[in-house]
Amino acid sequence: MNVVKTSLEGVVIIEPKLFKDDRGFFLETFQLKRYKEFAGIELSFVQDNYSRSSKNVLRGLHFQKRRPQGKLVRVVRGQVFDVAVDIRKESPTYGQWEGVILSEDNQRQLWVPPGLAHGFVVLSDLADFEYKCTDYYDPSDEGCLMWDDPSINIVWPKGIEPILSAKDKTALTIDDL
Ligand SMILES: Cc1cn([C@H]2C[C@H](O)[C@@H](COP(=O)(O)OP(=O)(O)O[C@H]3O[C@@H](C)C(=O)[C@@H](O)[C@H]3O)O2)c(=O)[nH]c1=O
Repeated sequence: MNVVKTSLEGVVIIEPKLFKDDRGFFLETFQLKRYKEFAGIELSFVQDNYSRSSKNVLRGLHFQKRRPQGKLVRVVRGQVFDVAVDIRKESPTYGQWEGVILSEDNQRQLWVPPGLAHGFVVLSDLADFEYKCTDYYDPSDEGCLMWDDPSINIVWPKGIEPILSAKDKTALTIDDL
């Protein structure tokens, strides 16, 4: 597998080794020892999530305040633009963002350590999104950062018309978090 550093401290893109043959392909989507050694993932995962979304659905940008979740995210079907925003106040890259295309074709994964906000927009007709979390979901602890906060200025793919949940429509700016 290949691990690519990003501009955000601790956020890495993981490119698992893909084995193709006449039948199709095979890959390991997580392996404790290797993901620890090469991607720096020291924490244990306690929850796996799976969501399906149609084109232009934008989920995020989400985080938990008291019990932040690290997330190892991937796309099983379709294509998304996946985004992490550094909202760790003590971080040298506070307020900065990183975006990456994750798709069934590139089989890339993004490791988003605890403390960042995370979200994605769907670029294909349908996207199946799967991720492992290092802490349990707690709706009372959840925070939402505005996907289009002007002070963060995420450059989303051109032409998207985001479909948001009611919760994500009332998200806060980074200054108001
Ligand atoms: C995230 C989550 C949701 N749910 C429930 C609550 C709600 O009724 C329904 C849909 O929840 P949401 O609208 O929050 O789902 P969604 O917008 O997909 O939330 C997710 O977005 C991405 C970007 C993330 O990074 C995730 O951590 C998570 O916040 O599923 C759980 O039961 N467990 C969970 O872990």
